[in-house]
Amino acid sequence: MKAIQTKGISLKIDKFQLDNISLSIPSRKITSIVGPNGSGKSTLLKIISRLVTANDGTVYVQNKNAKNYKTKEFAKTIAMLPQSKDMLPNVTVRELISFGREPYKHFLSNRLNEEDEEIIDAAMKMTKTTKHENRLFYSLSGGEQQKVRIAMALAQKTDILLLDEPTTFLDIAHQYDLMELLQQINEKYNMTIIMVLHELQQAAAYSHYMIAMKHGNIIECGVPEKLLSTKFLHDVYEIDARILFEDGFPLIIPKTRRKQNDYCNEHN
Ligand SMILES: Nc1ncnc2c1ncn2[C@@H]1O[C@H](COP(=O)(O)OP(=O)(O)OP(=O)(O)O)[C@@H](O)[C@H]1O
Repeated sequence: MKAIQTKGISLKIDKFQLDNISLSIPSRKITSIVGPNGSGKSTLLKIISRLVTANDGTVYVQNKNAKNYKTKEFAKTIAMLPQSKDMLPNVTVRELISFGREPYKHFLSNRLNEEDEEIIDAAMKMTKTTKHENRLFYSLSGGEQQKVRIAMALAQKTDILLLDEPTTFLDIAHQYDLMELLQQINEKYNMTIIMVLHELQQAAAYSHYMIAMKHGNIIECGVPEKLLSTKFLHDVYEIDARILFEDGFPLIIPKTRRKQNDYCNEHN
């Protein structure tokens, strides 16, 4: 079963056009959507998660038309973490994670039951955020906040997790820490993870499948080792660069880089 399929998705926003997007995203795998700024990656993620409605086309979530899901049923199937700058609520870590249980609340009761509390505890344990549970969310560092947001999504108990640029604003150590957490979540819960990433090396290292977008179109899809090439960098990013693979990890070396001495000379 495919986690997501889109058939002929189109959306016009001012001068931007998402153009007849048809794609399949595999279940239980990690998929990265990459591409230049403004190519439509976030918009595509928002359409899949029903935050934005397309002008044309259909999104299928686990083989069912996304429009045919009831709101709670959809929230039990897909969790979406938008870019982190969009969310800084004035609540404790535990309270924030408990929002993940909203779709499971009975309409007559606003209280969390024992099972909810256990699921929240397990989400904090998985993300190693238990020690912060009584702190205010906004007082955490960027890396800690990102883990708490992932814990909230885990508490939602969905099969599919969408993330928009989860590593932005994190230093390299916290970026890898986060990618490893997502890998562990994928392996432990068989969760389908779909994320927009800018860092190609990270995307290739941690994804089973990659989708490249440009100007509102899908340019290429495939497994990272096959997708990433000099031609890919030229076609998608219009850069002239070489790619070397070391232990399956891609190293991207721009051909047009200025020599370091040029910068030194400018300052002398
Ligand atoms: N609500 C909106 N109003 C006007 N233009 C919009 C709106 N939402 C998106 N756009 C435009 O649509 C285009 C695609 O935006 P989108 O955020 O999907 O790109 P992206 O590939 O995720 O970019 P980035 O990598 O910079 O985050 C951009 O040109 C953006 O300015």
